[in-house]
Amino acid sequence: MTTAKICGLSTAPTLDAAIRHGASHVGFVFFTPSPRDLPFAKAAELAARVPTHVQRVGVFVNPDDALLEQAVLAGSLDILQLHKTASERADAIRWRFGLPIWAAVAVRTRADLDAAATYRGVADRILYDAKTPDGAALPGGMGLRFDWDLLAGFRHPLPWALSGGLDPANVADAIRVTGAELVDVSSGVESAPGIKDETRIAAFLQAVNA
Ligand SMILES: O=C(O)c1ccccc1N[C@@H]1O[C@H](COP(=O)(O)O)[C@@H](O)[C@H]1O
Repeated sequence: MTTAKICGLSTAPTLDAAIRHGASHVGFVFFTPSPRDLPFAKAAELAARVPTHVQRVGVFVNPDDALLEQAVLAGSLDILQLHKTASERADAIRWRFGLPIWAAVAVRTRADLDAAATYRGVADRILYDAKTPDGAALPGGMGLRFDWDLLAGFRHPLPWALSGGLDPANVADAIRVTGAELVDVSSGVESAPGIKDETRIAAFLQAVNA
C-alpha cells in the first residue's frame, strides 16, 4: 500500500482535509523564499491539530541549528526533510536533534541517483525530487517532475519516496511505474503557489488509495 505526504500546508482547513482523506504525513515548510514558508506561531497552531497516527515533517533547505531548534519546537516535528544538505551536515543534524532524517536527492539524470548512497547510515529515507533549474528560487515545490524510468532497476540504498510534479491525474501512474511506497506532493494540490486546494488534496489521496 502506498502512503502520501501532503507538503506545504499552511491553513487549518487544508491540514484537516489532508488528515481526513488519509495522508500519512503532513509537511510544514521552513524556508523564507517559499510561498509556503510557515511562521513558527502558525506551525504551533497547526501541529496541535495533527493526530498521533499522522507524522509532521519539517522541510528545510540546508538549515542552521537556530532555525531547526525553533521549528522543531514550534512544529512538534517528527521528521526532518533536508534539501541541499550534504550528508556530513545531515549527520550532524541527526545527532543533535535525534529525529529521523529524509534526505532530498535532486534528479535530472541517472547519475544524480548516485548521491543517495552518500546518505547511507545518516538518512532514514531518500526523497527523490526533480532537480530545479540553476538559479531557481526553490529546490523543490515547483511542480517539476523527472523521468520516472530513471528509477527502473536502481538498487535503492535506503527506503525512499517519490516527489516532484505529482498531481491527482498522474500519481497513480507514477506509483505503477516506480513502485513507490510513499509519494509526496506540494504544488500539484494547489490552486496557486502556496494556496492548497481541499478538492485537489482529496482527489490526490483518493488516487493514491485507489
Ligand atoms: O514546497 C516548497 O516550497 C519547498 C521549498 C523548499 C524545498 C522543498 C519544497 N517542497 C518540496 O518539493 C517537493 C516537490 O514539490 P512539488 O510537488 O513538485 O511542488 C516536495 O517534496 C516538497 O516537499
